[in-house]
Amino acid sequence: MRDEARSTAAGSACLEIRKLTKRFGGLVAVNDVSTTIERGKINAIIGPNGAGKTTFFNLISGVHPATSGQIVFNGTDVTRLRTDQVAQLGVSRTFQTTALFDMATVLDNLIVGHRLRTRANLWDVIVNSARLKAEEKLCREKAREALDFVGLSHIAHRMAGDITQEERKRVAFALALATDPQLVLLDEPAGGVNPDETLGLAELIRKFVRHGITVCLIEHKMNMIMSLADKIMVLNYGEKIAEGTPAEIRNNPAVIDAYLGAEHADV
Ligand SMILES: Nc1ncnc2c1ncn2[C@@H]1O[C@H](COP(=O)(O)OP(=O)(O)OP(=O)(O)O)[C@@H](O)[C@H]1O
Repeated sequence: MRDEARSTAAGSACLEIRKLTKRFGGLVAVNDVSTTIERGKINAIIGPNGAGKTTFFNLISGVHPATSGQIVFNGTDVTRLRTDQVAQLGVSRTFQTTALFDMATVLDNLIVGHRLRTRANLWDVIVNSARLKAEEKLCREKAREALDFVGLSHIAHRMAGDITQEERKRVAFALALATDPQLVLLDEPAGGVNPDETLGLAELIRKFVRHGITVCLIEHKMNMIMSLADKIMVLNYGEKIAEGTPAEIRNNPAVIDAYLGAEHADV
């Protein structure tokens, strides 16, 4: 964990989004959204399918360039940065579907995830350099540490193709730790897992925050969001229609109309 993450006051802006817009041809996927991701909190984004939630994550993490607007991370303008540059600064993410090498062990998947962040090159591999050996050792240690953090040490040597959906989600969390993030963006972290497992994943998300990592998550499971989030932003057709505490969002007529009253809500 980074020192800055620990030393900066909880509740201050970790990420500031100013009038962010993304157009895909004629479609406005994110429309003039301004918000703040608060440091040391669990920030949630909800809304109907196609509301622009994943696109919002793609803009923050540099997958798509914004059409207009600004993204400021810890006071630095990151609007035009590439994904690797944003990751380097301390923003990592998980995806709705966790892509793993199914024929490799869970631990090896984690080691590969960590290796992508190291500096050894082909020359180091050919001569089996000291740098390569040192990095391999460090990656193995960090991978084991990440597995322990997410509670998967007991399946380190199982093939990734044989693990459950909930375990895949935990591996995704462990991969997100590889860049030593200050902010993690979790896209449907409890998608496809049962209610008991959802509780376990919620507890893991709280653990991230206790360790100084700010969380922003997209989720359709309303029970989970309402008990987990400190703050919720609601998107609908790319626009922010509400923002507030779970109690405020639950009672907001526009949100009930656009989302909570619909069949999307898993309450
Ligand atoms: N790369 C793309 N090119 C064109 N249109 C896109 C692209 N990505 C997303 N869109 C469109 O932008 C809109 C918002 O999509 P997005 O995936 O961000 O919504 P979402 O709220 O995450 O939905 P879900 O809850 O189903 O994941 C949709 O109409 C989608 O079809």
